[in-house]
Amino acid sequence: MELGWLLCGTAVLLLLHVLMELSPAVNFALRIGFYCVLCLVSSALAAAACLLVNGGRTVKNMRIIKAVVKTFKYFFGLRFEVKGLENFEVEGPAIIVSNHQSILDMMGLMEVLPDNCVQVGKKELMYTGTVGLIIYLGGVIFINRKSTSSAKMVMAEVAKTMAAENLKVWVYPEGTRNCTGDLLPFKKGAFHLAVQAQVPVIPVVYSSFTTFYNPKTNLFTSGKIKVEILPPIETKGLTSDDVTDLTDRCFHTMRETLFRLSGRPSEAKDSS
Ligand SMILES: CCCCCCCC/C=C\CCCCCCCC(=O)SCCNC(=O)CCNC(=O)[C@H](O)C(C)(C)COP(=O)(O)OP(=O)(O)OC[C@H]1O[C@@H](n2cnc3c(N)ncnc32)[C@H](O)[C@@H]1OP(=O)(O)O
Ligand SMILES: CCCCCCCC/C=C\CCCCCCCC(=O)OC[C@@H](O)COP(=O)(O)O
Repeated sequence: MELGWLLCGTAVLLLLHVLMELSPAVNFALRIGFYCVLCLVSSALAAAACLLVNGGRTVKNMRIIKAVVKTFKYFFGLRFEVKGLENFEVEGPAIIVSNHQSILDMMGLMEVLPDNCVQVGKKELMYTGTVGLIIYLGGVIFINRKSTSSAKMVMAEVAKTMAAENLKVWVYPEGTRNCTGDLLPFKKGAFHLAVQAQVPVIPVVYSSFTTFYNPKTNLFTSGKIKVEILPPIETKGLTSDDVTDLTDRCFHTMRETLFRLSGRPSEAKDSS
């Protein structure tokens, strides 16, 4: 009986292996599927740990989430080369902004996440089962992207509580995933938040995934990701009139860094 199951299991694994070798689409789907299952299962386990250790929704849970997610890279053959971690060592709260290429970014995020830092996420993420639960427990700030006024209200509230709770807030200013090797124009929410709270903006740039990950061509192999945490941009004394300039400045610094880290020719810098 057991031998039957063993043979059956081996046959299924062999079949999957052959299919993966033959078809990039199957390979890609299985690897992403595995990532999702890994997230769902680890979230369930981590949620139990968070509830036992910290009792509910708190940024302290991010330490547990970070420890778990930091192991994921080994399953996918991903390596991170991190520079500039000392730039996170500002006194007090800050806004961190970074480029967002894929759901795989959760690994890059947790690779460098400083203490006392929560992310801004779309509210739809609450409905992703155990992943939604762990994101909720970690203290993520949920916004409705379809309603600027309600998103603005949530973020204005965050501006008020950041100082009291000594919180860093991580925002993806492109507002959505983008895996083209370039940046989308930045939304302004993160920069309004920084000016309202009078806290520095710390840009974080991940090199382009395009050499090892491309959903359009079903590419997903092992690879190296360079991460650079840039020096903080001060906002003391800036007002809402300065937000557009601040946004542009940050965008250009991050775009140049992205191209440099990705080895992209510099003439591309002038294309926007
Ligand atoms: C243990 C195992 C676990 C495994 C699983 C792993 C779990 C890991 C755990 C935990 C990590 C969780 C990680 C979650 C990650 C989630 C990622 C996402 O979901 S990314 C999408 C959502 N995020 C955003 O969208 C933010 C960026 N967006 C913005 O900041 C926007 O600005 C927003 C939403 C606030 C408004 O969107 P608009 O589309 O209307 O954009 P605009 O053009 O910027 O604003 C329109 C006008 O409103 C003004 N405005 C914007 N914000 C303002 C403000 N706060 N105050 C005043 N005016 C404001 C602007 O200045 C603009 O006006 P004028 O064009 O300049 O005249
Ligand atoms: C009971 C319901 C079950 C639902 C199952 C859903 C399965 C989801 C399982 C694993 C997903 C792991 C992803 C980790 C979190 C990813 C965060 C993220 O990258 O969100 C995307 C968001 O930034 C931008 O959204 P769009 O690019 O605008 O779209």
